[in-house]
Amino acid sequence: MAQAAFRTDSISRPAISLRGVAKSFDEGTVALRGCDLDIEDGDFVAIVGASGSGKSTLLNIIGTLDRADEGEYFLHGCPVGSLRERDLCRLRKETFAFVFQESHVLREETTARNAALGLRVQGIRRRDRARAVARGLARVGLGHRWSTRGRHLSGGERQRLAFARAASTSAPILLADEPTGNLDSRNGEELIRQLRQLNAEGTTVVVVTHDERVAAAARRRIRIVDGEVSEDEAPPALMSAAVAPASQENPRSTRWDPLDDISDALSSATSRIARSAMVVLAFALGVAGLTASVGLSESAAAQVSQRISAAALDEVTVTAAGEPTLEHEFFATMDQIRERLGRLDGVRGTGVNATLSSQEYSVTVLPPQSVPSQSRFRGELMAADGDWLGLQGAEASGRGSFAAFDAATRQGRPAAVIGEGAARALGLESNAIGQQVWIDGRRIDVIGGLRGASRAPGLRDAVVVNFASLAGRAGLSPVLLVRTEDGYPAALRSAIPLALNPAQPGAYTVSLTADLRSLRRGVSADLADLVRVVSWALLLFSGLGAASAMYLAVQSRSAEIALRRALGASRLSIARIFLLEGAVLGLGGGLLGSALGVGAVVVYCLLQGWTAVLNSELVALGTGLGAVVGVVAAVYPAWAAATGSIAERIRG
Ligand SMILES: Nc1ncnc2c1ncn2[C@@H]1O[C@H](COP(=O)(O)OP(=O)(O)OP(=O)(O)O)[C@@H](O)[C@H]1O
Repeated sequence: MAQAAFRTDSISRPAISLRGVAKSFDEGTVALRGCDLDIEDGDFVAIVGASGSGKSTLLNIIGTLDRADEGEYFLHGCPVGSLRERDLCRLRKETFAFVFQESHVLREETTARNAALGLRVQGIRRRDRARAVARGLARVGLGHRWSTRGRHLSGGERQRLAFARAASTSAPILLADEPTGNLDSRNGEELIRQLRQLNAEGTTVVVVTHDERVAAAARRRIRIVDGEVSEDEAPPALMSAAVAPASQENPRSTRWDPLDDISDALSSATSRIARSAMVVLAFALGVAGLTASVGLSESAAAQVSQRISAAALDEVTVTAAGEPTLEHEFFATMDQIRERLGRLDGVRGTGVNATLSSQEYSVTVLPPQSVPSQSRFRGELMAADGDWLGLQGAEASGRGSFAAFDAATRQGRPAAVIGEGAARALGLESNAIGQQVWIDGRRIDVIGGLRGASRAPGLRDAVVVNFASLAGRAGLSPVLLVRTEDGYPAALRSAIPLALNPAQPGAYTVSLTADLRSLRRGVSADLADLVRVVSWALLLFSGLGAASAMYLAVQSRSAEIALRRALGASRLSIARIFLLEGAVLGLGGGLLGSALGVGAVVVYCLLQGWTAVLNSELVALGTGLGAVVGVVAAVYPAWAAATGSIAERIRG
């Protein structure tokens, strides 16, 4: 379709020509039943008629906001019915301007931005736009209110602004639906004056109205009865006052300006601050979860790796193979075993421990029989000797010592040392000397606290008892730790069983910590998978939350979307606004989420005494991911905004 076909200076007449136009709605309502109508360029037509007679439907069809079911519509001789959506957009943009009963002024935008909306849709360059807006606002007496937000204008001012918005586009045909419907008589008269002036300047004006004053101002009155034109009269007095159509002043150059889209998206995001904050927060939580879990799992993996690598060099553990009887014997002959191992080349020291379950053993601060309702210790509980604690790099705090701990064992006296964290959990002093705990009703003297343990940081939160505390308890699974010279573990693995019992080497299991490395790899891979799934699920849910918030926003902006479409915005440009808004909010959420996630990793690692592993790509990834999820979340809302009937949206 050639652009020239839409121009008013085309010699095709009349400007608007309808033949047998009919329109019904889904519920079976027949709004128009075969309208015939011609409107000339430069005319001023009032369409009047009873409520429900089909006036607005007729105007919507003329303005291409709706399509006729039957009949033909020609604009300067060009058949409109066969135009594609893209051509219709251009037609709306270049040929029509609209004023509705509701002003549809954007409440959070300034008067100047509101007035420029049609010009932005037309792609008028900023320079020309500013001039046209200034002229348009001055014309309706709002020149001094250019920076006032829409919501602060009175009803009459908003309608004047809507008129300025329409007039600024210099469209050759102005369509107005009940423009004075919400105005008092003074504002109504002012609007009529503006309509007449615009018409006097050459604009064709078609106005649907119940207002006698508007009808009287028009040069022609068309009455619609039950969807048909019943009267078409041109009062002679008014006819004689007709002015010749003036040529439209429209020397402005047009161009799509991406900055307009960005400023629309930003302005929409910042004008609904509470909703935007919720959406940003939703994205931020998803991204923070992902960033924190990736950062933490990497930091934890690095930490474990570090420990295992250190241990792999100089550590083996010996346990009894399998049956409890062997375990019992292993424990009973522990001194002999340790002595034999001590003679082996490369062995620097040995120590024994056994992990106990704090579920199985009741650890309390007061005698359980006297205070049955007191809470039990739920942290780590183990039996060990002082050598084992020393080999782990633990230090005794207060006046306690591991020698005293072992001396108590030799004397058959129950004794405990307590990690700082465990002491806190139990409500004891941190060195806890002179206090006691009760294990399964047996009183255990606390002979000291435990501070640090480079190879077993978990000891900070553990209660460690000597083996005398467990005398008579069956079912212990002792583990003998052998500290070696660097590089000896592999050789000792085969030497130890033979040294302990050449006749039955299979009675012992010797493990290298290096074996744990592959185990760790497996476990951390599983863990990383789990963390990844949970994090992505979190991100998905936050995206869904944000998408529903954006969808609701589309619903609440229905009239604004319709207005933009009526001004000629294409579906793509409407979708672009929402996609961009999604990207802006997602980017904000991504930045905030990355910062929160990184902060969480740093704080957690500090508390744990770990080195935080923070990949600089993590922040970039989190931010980028936020933007991508923002765009994805906006796809459906954008599609919903871009499609749908304009007339329906205007009707509300
Ligand atoms: N989208 C729609 N769906 C269903 N019915 C509709 C729709 N739009 C209009 N109608 C019906 O079509 C008929 C004509 O409506 P229209 O709005 O054109 O009348 P009108 O003359 O402008 O009325 P009013 O003066 O009260 O605004 C009415 O019966 C109306 O209910």
